Amino acid sequence: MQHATSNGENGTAERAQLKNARRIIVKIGSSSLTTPKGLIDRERIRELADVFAERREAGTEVILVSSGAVAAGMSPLGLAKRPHDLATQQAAASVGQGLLVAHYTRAFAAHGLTAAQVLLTVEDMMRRVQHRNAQRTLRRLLDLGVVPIVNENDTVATHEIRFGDNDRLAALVAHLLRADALLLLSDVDALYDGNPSEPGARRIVEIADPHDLDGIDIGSAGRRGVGTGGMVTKVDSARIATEAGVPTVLTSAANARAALAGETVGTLFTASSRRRPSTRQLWLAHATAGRGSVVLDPGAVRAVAEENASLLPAGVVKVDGEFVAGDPVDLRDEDGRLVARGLVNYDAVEIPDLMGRSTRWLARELGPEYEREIVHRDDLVVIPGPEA
Ligand SMILES: Nc1ncnc2c1ncn2[C@@H]1O[C@H](COP(=O)(O)OP(=O)(O)O)[C@@H](O)[C@H]1O
Ligand SMILES: N[C@@H](CCC(=O)OP(=O)(O)O)C(=O)O
Repeated sequence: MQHATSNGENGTAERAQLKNARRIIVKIGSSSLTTPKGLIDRERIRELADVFAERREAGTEVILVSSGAVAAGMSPLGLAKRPHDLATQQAAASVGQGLLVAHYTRAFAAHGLTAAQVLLTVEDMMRRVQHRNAQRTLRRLLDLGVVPIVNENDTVATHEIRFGDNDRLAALVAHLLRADALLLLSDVDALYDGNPSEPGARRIVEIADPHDLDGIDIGSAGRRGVGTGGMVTKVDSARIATEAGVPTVLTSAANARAALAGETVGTLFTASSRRRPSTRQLWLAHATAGRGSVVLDPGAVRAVAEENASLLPAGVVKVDGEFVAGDPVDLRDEDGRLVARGLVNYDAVEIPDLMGRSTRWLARELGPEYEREIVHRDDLVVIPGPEA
């Protein structure tokens, strides 16, 4: 295993990228903004706003992706514990989001800065027009010297189309805005090689390659049950961001100032130098799960995986699950291995009648609307096998 667990001087250049960043995304988890009782901690918001305002005043564009809406809504609704059902979470978020942004607005106003609320959904990242609109608005806000405060639009997001955690949303925003760095703030000061509350767990200073994560016990739940994804979604977020060329540091809110100064705190995930994928490809590869599967014959597997081709009905041998046109689906080979993931153009129930047929036959027999691919190559991402 190659990961560095000492406090060495690894990734010096990329740490400096945080120090010199002209545009930085900072994600703040619920665990960093709440009191031990799970209620919103206004003093903490003020302290963090002081750190970011300092950086903004030094000329860096700062975009916050802040959780905390559900936590902020608990007290007004008389909820003693974080709700588990989606409808109550959404109600709490509706009550809390305005309060959360009001706390930030006041804290930034003390430095003469204006804050803005930006609520996003999965759809906004996926669909071209929404994506462009979000990008344009965020860029304009930055031009105007405003500090955008992004959160998921919890009220309208459903189970199926939820980010469900702001870690991955922050990585997609970093990609959307071509940020120079991403800072993930939580209640733990770094990624550890095992549960950090266990004695002997060691801090990981740097992850330079996804294989450095092999053998690390990454938990999916936080210590206090206030956050949503634990370390799993933070590591996913770092993977999405670094694949998009954005170096990422994970540390605690208490270390925010030191991390922004490029000090060797937390865990640095170094950026990949490969070509930047589209936001849609990043989302398909890392931030979504297939709603069902289509099984491909060997010729179709080759065409999709090696020749960058669309998936045509002729190469499909089986369909599993219930999905509708526009859903993400897994493309698997006949042994069940995941080959690619893509946005499907048909409902699951339509596909059995199309399987094995040429597009020409389908157009002639069923009409020209059946000439379309099962998955178009622009809506598809190849998932490399474990040996790749
Ligand atoms: N390998 C690990 N290294 C560090 N923390 C871990 C690890 N596995 C699980 N965790 C837990 O993840 C928690 C942070 O996740 P979460 O509570 O979802 O935070 P947030 O609200 O900041 O998004 C930490 O409190 C820690 O207990
Ligand atoms: N959108 C929700 C937060 C969801 C979330 O990602 O929480 P966390 O794991 O604490 O970053 C809220 O504002 O409460």
